[in-house]
Amino acid sequence: MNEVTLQPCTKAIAGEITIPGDKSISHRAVILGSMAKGTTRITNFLDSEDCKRTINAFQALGVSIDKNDTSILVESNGISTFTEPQTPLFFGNSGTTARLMLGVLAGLPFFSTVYGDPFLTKRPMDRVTIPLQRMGTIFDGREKGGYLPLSVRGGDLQGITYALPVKSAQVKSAILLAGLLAKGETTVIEETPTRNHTEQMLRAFGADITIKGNGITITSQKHLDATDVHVPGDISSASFFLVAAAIVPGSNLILRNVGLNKTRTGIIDVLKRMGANIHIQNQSTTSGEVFGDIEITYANLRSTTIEGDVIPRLIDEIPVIALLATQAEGTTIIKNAEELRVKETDRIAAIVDNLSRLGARIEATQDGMIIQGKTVLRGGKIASYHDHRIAMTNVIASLIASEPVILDDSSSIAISYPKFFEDLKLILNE
Ligand SMILES: O=C(O)C1=C[C@@H](OP(=O)(O)O)[C@@H](O)[C@H](O)C1
Ligand SMILES: C=C(OP(=O)(O)O)C(=O)O
Repeated sequence: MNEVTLQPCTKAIAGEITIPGDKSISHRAVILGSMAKGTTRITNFLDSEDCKRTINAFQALGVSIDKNDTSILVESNGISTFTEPQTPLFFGNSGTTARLMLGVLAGLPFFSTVYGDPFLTKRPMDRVTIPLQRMGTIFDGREKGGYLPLSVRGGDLQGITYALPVKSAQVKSAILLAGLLAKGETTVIEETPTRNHTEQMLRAFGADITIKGNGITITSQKHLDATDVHVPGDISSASFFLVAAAIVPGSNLILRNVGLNKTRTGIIDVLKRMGANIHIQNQSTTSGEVFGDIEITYANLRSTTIEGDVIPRLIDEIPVIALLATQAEGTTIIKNAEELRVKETDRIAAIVDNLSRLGARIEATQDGMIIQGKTVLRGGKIASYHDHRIAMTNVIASLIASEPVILDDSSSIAISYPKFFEDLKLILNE
């Protein structure tokens, strides 16, 4: 446990931060780099606990991966040279590693066992094991293979057509990765678009992938071509500082190198709708991913309703958006976000608990929250629930609290943003 006492900030937030690499894209770069034949150099990789789990998993399959801070060198002879893992694969706290790796393991002619930390062990895996079983993989585990730990007997897959029952990029990605290794074609149908980094990167590595309406089709292919990947900054990490600047009076902040893929920019749309003063500059593209600088200046905020198709475009930002809503005039309603209940913790319960302890007027609904603003937040003891996004939201809340805030444990922050406190210090000007 790493308890921290957080002091309210006394000055406006000002300056600039270069945001570290995107977590989703970092995972995928290691996965596809390992599956491709040749050398893949990854730059601006997110050097965080979750992304290291994905590296470790491929090392256990015999791939050579060298990490030097944020630079990664993957040297692989391709999928056909992977070897059966001799010991269980540990996925730590990382849902993305678990779901995407299950898609890869499903297509390999091996026996493997996989497990996670106590938080990942509670998260549903049947959303991937059900379609992968239909493709031909044999899983075993608690509740018919619904939860980690799991055993996997992969190989000999048949392509399927599968309509996603949950709005999940992890499920879509697991099926597409298995589809690459299956006979024939595999089509995933998604009613609501979710982050499309897997599709973009599969294309960059030479996979045969086509998108027609809401159907994504991949054709069996045993060889991918290695290619270099530069990872843009993570908009989910940037969102903590976007909200900090939006709620601390007088602030002005520039966030550099932030990924601006349309499937991820829901937070920018919501901030604009709520009246934030936000501008995008210096846009360019890397490995099919748009990125640029975001400038935000403090302005008075108004409430909004957040629901429907925007939800997957900001799912990981909802904890910090709830904090934002406590500083907006009126009633903010968040709906259709039931997926928050099966993240690292039940994020709806965790947010409502913490913000209520600080005096916010917030209530939980089955699929979201209702927040009345604007409220002055007080100090007090709040909890991380060992969830990095909850912990970082708490730190940002402490900036505007009237007295110090005590956070029970900040260690989970290393899951996605090990340099969070260093970057925060750069803009506090205390
Ligand atoms: O594919 C990904 O990289 C992710 C997808 C989302 O999860 P779901 O697929 O469960 O919605 C997101 O919450 C997670 O942080 C990362
Ligand atoms: C939900 C998250 O990640 P994962 O599902 O990979 O654990 C997250 O980073 O907020």
